[in-house]
Amino acid sequence: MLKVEQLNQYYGESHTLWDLDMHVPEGQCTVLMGRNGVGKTTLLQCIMGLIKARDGVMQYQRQNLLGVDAEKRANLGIGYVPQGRQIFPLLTVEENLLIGLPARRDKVRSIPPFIFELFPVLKEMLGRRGGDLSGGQQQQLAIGRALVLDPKLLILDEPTEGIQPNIVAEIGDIIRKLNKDIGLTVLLVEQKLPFARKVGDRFCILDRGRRVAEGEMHRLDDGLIQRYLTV
Ligand SMILES: Nc1ncnc2c1ncn2[C@@H]1O[C@H](COP(=O)(O)OP(=O)(O)OP(=O)(O)O)[C@@H](O)[C@H]1O
Repeated sequence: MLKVEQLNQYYGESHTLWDLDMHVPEGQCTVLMGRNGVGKTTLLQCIMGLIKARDGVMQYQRQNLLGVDAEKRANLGIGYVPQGRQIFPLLTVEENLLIGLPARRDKVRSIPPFIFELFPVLKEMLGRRGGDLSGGQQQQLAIGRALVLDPKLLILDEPTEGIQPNIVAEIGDIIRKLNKDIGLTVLLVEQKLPFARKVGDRFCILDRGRRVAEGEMHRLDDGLIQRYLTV
């Protein structure tokens, strides 16, 4: 569904992603892993068009993404839940959910009810300001806001960062449900190994801006973990 090949990215003179290849197969959940600062967020931001890649190939459903600007990528069916959630703290839960709707091509202009089935807490808190929600509730809102656009590919950057363990398990269940029951293809950055194993079908590991391993989750062995993931 998404194919990245020979991608190079620079921050100024600093070469950050090096000849990077990654494959996200349709219907599967791929977990992007690696230590802090290896380039995971940079790669996601390149995919979303938020920062520019210098060269390489990025194809989504066989369409070249490099010439498509950031807003249009959402229209193509790519949903993004950024690191740190980035909800609007002064807007209500409802306003946060409504904000992306005008971008929908199918002219749906109300919040799809399945969002409240997935996240009942959002329905209870529709009138609350985003900034007054707990971290876990804000994460649910951030995922809900991405789902409002009816994506086919959902990209999440560390959805469990700074969230209580019981809510982490809930977020894991929701990601699995979105992937296995609703059929969304998922790409997520995750540092927590048990979580990655629980939700992921495949892994892709980065180290210093390069892809160093990729495969089915059951092939993520102690050698790879020691070499590329433990701190
Ligand atoms: N806006 C920026 N300008 C310059 N350098 C940057 C910028 N953003 C990130 N970097 C650098 O690029 C490298 C990759 O950062 P990136 O945030 O993509 O890594 P990451 O794997 O997502 O890390 P983390 O797990 O800590 O979020 C790091 O060395 C970082 O310092």
